Amino acid sequence: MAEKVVKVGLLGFGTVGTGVVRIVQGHQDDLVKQTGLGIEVHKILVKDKEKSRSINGLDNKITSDPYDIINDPDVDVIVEVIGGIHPTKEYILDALEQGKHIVTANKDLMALHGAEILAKAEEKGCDVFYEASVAGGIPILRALVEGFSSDRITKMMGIVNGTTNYIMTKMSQEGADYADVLKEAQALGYAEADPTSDVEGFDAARKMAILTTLGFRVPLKLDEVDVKGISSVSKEDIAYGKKLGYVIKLLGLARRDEDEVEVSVQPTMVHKDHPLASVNGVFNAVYVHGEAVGETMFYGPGAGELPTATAVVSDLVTIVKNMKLGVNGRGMVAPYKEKKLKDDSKKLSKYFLRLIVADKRGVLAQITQLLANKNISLDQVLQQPYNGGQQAEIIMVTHVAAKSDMNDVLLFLKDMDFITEIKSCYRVEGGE
Ligand SMILES: NC(=O)C1=CN([C@@H]2O[C@H](COP(=O)(O)OP(=O)(O)OC[C@H]3O[C@@H](n4cnc5c(N)ncnc54)[C@H](OP(=O)(O)O)[C@@H]3O)[C@@H](O)[C@H]2O)C=CC1
Ligand SMILES: N[C@@H](CC=O)C(=O)O
Ligand code: NA
Repeated sequence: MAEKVVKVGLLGFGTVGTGVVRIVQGHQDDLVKQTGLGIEVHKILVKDKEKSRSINGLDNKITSDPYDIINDPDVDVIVEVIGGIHPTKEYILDALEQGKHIVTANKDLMALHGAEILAKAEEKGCDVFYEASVAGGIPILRALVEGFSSDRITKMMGIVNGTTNYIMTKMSQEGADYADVLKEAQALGYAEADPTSDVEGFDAARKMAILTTLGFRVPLKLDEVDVKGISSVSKEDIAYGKKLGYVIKLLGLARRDEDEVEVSVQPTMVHKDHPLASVNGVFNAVYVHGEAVGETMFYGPGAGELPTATAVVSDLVTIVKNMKLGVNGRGMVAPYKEKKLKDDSKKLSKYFLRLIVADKRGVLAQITQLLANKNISLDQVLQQPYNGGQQAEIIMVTHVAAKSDMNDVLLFLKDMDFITEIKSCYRVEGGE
């Protein structure tokens, strides 16, 4: 029997909220053994009280008045699983004002307003944990903050959006078009009716902003992440990538060199031998390189009722353990490193380039000369007839180049009369 019961105010009873109730109820014995305290979902906030719920017997706990929970002196911890910025931000700040600890799964809120929320928590001596906000059930934030606290992380790469990874995987495995796979993903409920946030990379950017702030301990802002989505990735890019040994993934990259950082989300050619290349379907993975530890990778479900709820309830357990020890509000480390962002001349990577050119003598030589002028050399080249042989399609993978140099080359190429079209240009990872 637990000596005391910690009372939770659950804001939101949708996919994740339902999972939280199931885990708190179903794993109660284990939770008590680990914390010495019981955990009870005391009240639940919903928007529509009339909606039927998949868990019965909780009607007396359900309310549609947030302040019935936020102002309840019996509630120790607020679990926010509503989503969005407003009114959740106000609910969380008001709950902190009342001295309540917070667990949230809300990446939008934490990526945009995390600093303000954490500052308020520090002022009030409260805990705020948000493990579910990045890569759902994978305990990656805990790994960065605790597991790697003794190391200096130099690089993180994440497949942190399940919807786009599903689309890229299907396009790659079936040679299908982007638009057809997107429709199928929507029918299966993986992609939303308005898929913009996922397919244009904004969801992944929010997660990379959170990973960077925690992993590099720098106060990164969301608009400092370079973002490009997958809507322009063609099945031809995927097929040529495959021929040269690569798969395309929507990849988040956070890299630190000599205390300067770069953070981006973009479709990237990942070499087939890199561990991230085999992360398929809706699965997520985060690759972390530390100066001391070397290479590590975390893999698992990035969403879903129970996987996401495990992350939420584990945060809850941490708060309950802190309550028992009387150390709430002391476990968080605010970003303490100065942020220096790299300019494009320091962003280094290999590139994949696909061009349609006039099929004339000397064209390839002129292209390689343009690249050489910017110190860019080639790793692989493939040439195919295009448009019945009237033109040629040239696909190349460069050696490592600066982003500024590659941008200059693209500008030069645009002006060349022998270039019909620059079809695509992608960053390349792995295959060294
Ligand atoms: N679903 C997933 O797999 C994952 C979700 N997350 C994050 O978890 C959070 C919740 O997601 P999810 O469970 O999928 O969302 P759902 O849409 O399934 O559930 C949202 C819940 O919030 C309630 N709600 C919505 N607006 C209000 C409001 N203004 N006032 C009171 N209650 C409100 C809804 O009430 P009602 O039931 O009455 O409509 C519903 O119960 C989001 O931040 C999301 O990004 C993170 C990782 C994975
Ligand atoms: N839309 C997200 C869900 C979790 O955050 C995804 O596709 O990964
Ligand atoms: Na997580």
